[in-house]
Amino acid sequence: MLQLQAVTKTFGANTAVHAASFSVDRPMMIGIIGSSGAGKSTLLRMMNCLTPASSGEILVNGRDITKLRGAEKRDWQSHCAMIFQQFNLVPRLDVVSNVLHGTLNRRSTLATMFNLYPEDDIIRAIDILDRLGIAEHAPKRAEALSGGQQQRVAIARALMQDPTIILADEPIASLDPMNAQLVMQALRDIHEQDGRMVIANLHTLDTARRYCDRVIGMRQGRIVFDGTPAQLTTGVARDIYGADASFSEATTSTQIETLSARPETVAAQ
Ligand SMILES: Nc1ncnc2c1ncn2[C@@H]1O[C@H](COP(=O)(O)OP(=O)(O)OP(=O)(O)O)[C@@H](O)[C@H]1O
Repeated sequence: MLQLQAVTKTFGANTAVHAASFSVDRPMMIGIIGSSGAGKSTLLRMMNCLTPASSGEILVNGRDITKLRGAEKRDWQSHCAMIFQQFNLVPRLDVVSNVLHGTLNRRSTLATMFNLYPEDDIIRAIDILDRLGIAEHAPKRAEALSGGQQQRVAIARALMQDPTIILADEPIASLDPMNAQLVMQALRDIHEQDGRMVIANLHTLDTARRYCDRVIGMRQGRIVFDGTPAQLTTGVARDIYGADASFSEATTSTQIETLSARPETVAAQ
């Protein structure tokens, strides 16, 4: 269903992503790891057409999305929702309106200007917030919520688009370990319950191992590892991060002692 063939991005003389190739034949949860500057964000942004690829193909069910323009490109972007480290919410707007922004691509300019939403969409937005365990915050301004809650609002906004793929660019990098686990579990639940594909850039190995079915490692713009969490040994991780023998996984850990059991659903929190 998703196939990257020699996807490359250059910024001037700098090759941010060099001939990245991999294919995914069923919805799964994929973690992309690598040190800062390895090309993870650029790779994700090319999949969403936020950054145009310099060369190569990104085939989705056989269609090369790097060639899309105008309405076709926007249509693909609505099927391929993006979540960012800094949430990208409208801080002064209430939570439910932020979630409803996920429907912007299919609403008229007039409806957008007057903040008019169909009742069905409002009900769906609240249902999604409920599923993520934050419906009680629906009337509050987004800026009044904690980071973990704001990221779940961003996930709710993404779900409003009913996407096939969710791309998450360092979704937990700004969160404390407890909230990081809530957000990762929410993404995992969405994958398992809805059958959506989730691809997340992650900066911690234990998170990639714990939540993902497959891990892709990038180093200096190249994919240097593509395998299961079990294959991601400390030695492999050391190669991905270009670290020496002193490399310690503890430096990339989000584990906390108090949250020993994996929460079954976010709604239970
Ligand atoms: N818009 C841009 N213009 C010029 N260079 C860029 C641009 N975006 C990224 N780069 C460069 O491309 C390379 C890869 O950056 P990218 O942000 O994709 O890495 P990353 O693995 O996501 O890093 P981080 O974990 O720090 O976000 C870096 O050398 C970066 O400086």
